[in-house]
Amino acid sequence: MSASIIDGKAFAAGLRERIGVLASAFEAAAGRKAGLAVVLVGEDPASQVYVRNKGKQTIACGMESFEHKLPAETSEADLLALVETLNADPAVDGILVQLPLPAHMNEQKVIATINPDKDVDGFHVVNVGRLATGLPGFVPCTPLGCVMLLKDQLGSLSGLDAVVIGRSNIVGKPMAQLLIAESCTVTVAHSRTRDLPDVVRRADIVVAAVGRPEMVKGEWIKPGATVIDVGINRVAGAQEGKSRLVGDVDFASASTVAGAITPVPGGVGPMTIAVLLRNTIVAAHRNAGIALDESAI
Ligand SMILES: NC(=O)C1=CN([C@@H]2O[C@H](COP(=O)(O)OP(=O)(O)OC[C@H]3O[C@@H](n4cnc5c(N)ncnc54)[C@H](OP(=O)(O)O)[C@@H]3O)[C@@H](O)[C@H]2O)C=CC1
Ligand SMILES: Nc1nc(=O)c2c([nH]1)NC[C@@H]1CN(c3ccc(C(=O)N[C@@H](CCC(=O)O)C(=O)O)cc3)C=[N+]21
Ligand SMILES: [Mg+2]
Repeated sequence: MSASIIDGKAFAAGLRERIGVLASAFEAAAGRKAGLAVVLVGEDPASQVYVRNKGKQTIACGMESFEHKLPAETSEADLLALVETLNADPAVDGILVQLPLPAHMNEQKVIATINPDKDVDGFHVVNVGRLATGLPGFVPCTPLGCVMLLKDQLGSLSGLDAVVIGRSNIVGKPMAQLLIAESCTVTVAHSRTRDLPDVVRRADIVVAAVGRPEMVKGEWIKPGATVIDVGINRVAGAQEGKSRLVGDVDFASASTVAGAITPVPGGVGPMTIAVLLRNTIVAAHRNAGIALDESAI
């Protein structure tokens, strides 16, 4: 048996197409473009690549991109002041502060300073609480992108057994909340889970968000299950000095057992950025008081 490959890259391109249409309609109605501000502190090369890609795709969708690059030595007070400026700027609909931040900064404090109605990452406790209670807010981009792929692949998720491996605030926990809202029976596994292979074997849906290259093996997967690989791990490539990206799932073995599986790259990663743009166009409409059928995006 061989799994179907879930093409996140193509799905994300289609999503950006729809966002582009909404962005030009927004510009016509509001008399300005929707705007996304991205703040990067420090010179981490991987983060610089992500931020550059976000900026390019924001502009390609017909929105305005405001990039703020601050040196690693920036004080926390200066970063908080920048966030306050962006909160007050009517041209800015969405604010993303790239994580991780340098060690001398308190990430929770920085996130808490973002206006929840501009928090397109969905990391502010107000948005975490809204998600947990079923109120409208902003949902973290990576888990929302995973649910979009799952519903596209499976239709209704109701009653399915789902296992989420990982319990971080940015992926695992919001992923579990979204699957509960889709009426899955959800198990959350983590580093203290006993007999992870046995837990995974029960699942119709496996979401791996661990940060350990190729940890989840094909023998752990229930035949026909849908596997969503969130992991982004850079490992040494076959050629010396070259690196390649792998997920948290051992794709070679899992793809012989699963019914469907996301690849890395080209699976969840492109969805994360497309959903960020989706959240930004939603924020723009809400903040400008312009109606939008959010369920159609
Ligand atoms: N595609 C995308 O757009 C994105 C990809 N990522 C990627 O997703 C992965 C997860 O990211 P993130 O959630 O931030 O990572 P964190 O490091 O914050 O969380 C990892 C989670 O995995 C658990 N874990 C670690 N080791 C094991 C193990 N041996 N068995 C079971 N569980 C384990 C940890 O458990 P415990 O809580 O007990 O420590 C923790 O809950 C990373 O590869 C990251 O690069 C992240 C964001 C976006
Ligand atoms: N405030 C904040 N919000 C985030 O959403 C956020 C963050 N900080 N910090 C870092 C993580 C990671 N992340 C990714 C985004 C896109 C890809 C992506 O596009 N991946 C491509 C490959 C990219 C490559 O080749 O390097 C793919 O999987 O096909 C991956 C990972 C967002 N994050
Ligand atoms: Mg983390």
